[in-house]
Amino acid sequence: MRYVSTRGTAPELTFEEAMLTGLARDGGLYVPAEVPVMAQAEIAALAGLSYEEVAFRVMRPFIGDTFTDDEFGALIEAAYAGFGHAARAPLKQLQPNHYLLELFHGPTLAFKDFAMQLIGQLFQAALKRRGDRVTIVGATSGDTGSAAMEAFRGLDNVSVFILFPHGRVSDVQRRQMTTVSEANAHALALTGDFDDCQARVKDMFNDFDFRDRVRLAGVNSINWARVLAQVVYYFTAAVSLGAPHRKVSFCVPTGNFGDIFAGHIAKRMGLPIEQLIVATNQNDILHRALSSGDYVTHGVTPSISPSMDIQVSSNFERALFDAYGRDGAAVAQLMDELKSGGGFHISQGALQGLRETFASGRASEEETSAMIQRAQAEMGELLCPHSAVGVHVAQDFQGITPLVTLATAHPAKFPDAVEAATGIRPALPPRMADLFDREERVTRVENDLSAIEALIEEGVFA
Ligand SMILES: Cc1ncc(COP(=O)(O)O)c(C=O)c1O
Ligand SMILES: N[C@@H](CCOP(=O)(O)O)C(=O)O
Repeated sequence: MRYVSTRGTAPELTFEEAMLTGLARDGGLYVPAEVPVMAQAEIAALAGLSYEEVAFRVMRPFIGDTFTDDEFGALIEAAYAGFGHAARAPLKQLQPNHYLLELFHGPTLAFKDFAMQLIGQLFQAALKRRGDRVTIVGATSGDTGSAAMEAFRGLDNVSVFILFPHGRVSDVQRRQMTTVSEANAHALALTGDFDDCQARVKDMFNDFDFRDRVRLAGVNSINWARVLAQVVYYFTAAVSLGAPHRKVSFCVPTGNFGDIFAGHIAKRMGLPIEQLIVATNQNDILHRALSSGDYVTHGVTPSISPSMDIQVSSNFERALFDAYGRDGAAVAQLMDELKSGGGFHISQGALQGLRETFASGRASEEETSAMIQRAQAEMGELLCPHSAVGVHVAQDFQGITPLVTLATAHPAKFPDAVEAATGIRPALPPRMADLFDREERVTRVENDLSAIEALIEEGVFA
């Protein structure tokens, strides 16, 4: 299996190389040269298997000879052993024909754990074999950072630096990052928003001298392995609702477009997905782009679903690559326009292609809050604000096809928003009960590439 860049000029890589590389050297994102297709019978045979067994069968064709079957199976088992639910990603009925896929039973209580726990295992195994070490730099609006620090803390062949927007993550999210005590894990609070954090991470990848000196690696969803791990729960959910004999739709709270892009890959692999619905908060660039064809950034407005406060949606580039017939030059031009002018126009043909797979909707702050309240009162479900965005948007898409909304985080990560809507303050699980007693360790940084790079080098070579 080979991986190619969405901008068409970086060298093709193996799975292992793409995983350890992160951003392609032409600024693009790696995607498989071809998406393997599963036969109907193979999909049907997933019914009744454990999450780990499904994960093995779905991901195996993508990893080439990076790991033997035994190694890969053992790494998957280790990745999900710490999850707090036997099903890993349980499905719950919310309304007639509308289901909630609970993705918050991992160690940091958000869907990011599904990929991060696995790539923590994959990185360790690959680095050990190569006798190598890397510096992981990540950007977070709250959940990726805590999941990455949890997955990589204490490893002696990895240093991890996470940039988060100062004052724009929940207290629980911040503390999940700043109370990690292991010396290889560093939380950096940047003056700016998530887009600034993500832009600086991409700048570091495009500074080849720095990149090579520190042996930079990425664990944001620019890393293909992140997306791949998230494909699995589309299969477990759809198969338990009758796929491949029955179509299923998914409504996905969306920011950086990684989670829903994983759904797109599942569909290309042969899973009968009718609709993939992009659910945005008031930072609705993706909903506007899919509605009008104009992808135009307006600046981020902080919301009660802070993890989705994103305007430059990294993985949309992967969807554009497919919509433009895998024309890397066309994608590179759109990304140049985005960088220099703050937006681009999607051609009619590409827009039509995107709309064949993706529908969209948005939830305002009031609608999100009202949905949290209504879900608790009428459905007995305490939703996190991101999941509430999804459930709100899903109300317009219910029909004869079963619809699954992804519940992307535990409500206790966002207790203020949940309490304001319902009067109920959700409690953290007992293993995190002392989170607010732990000592915080955080470095404040300005939005300045050279200063951030200097700080990281100091940390790596200290
Ligand atoms: C809780 C939560 N929900 C939804 C999202 C959006 O997911 P994605 O960025 O993959 O679109 C995020 C951030 O990624 C998140 O942390
Ligand atoms: N919402 C994310 C933003 C980063 O997304 P990623 O999937 O590219 O890592 C977060 O919680 O950090």
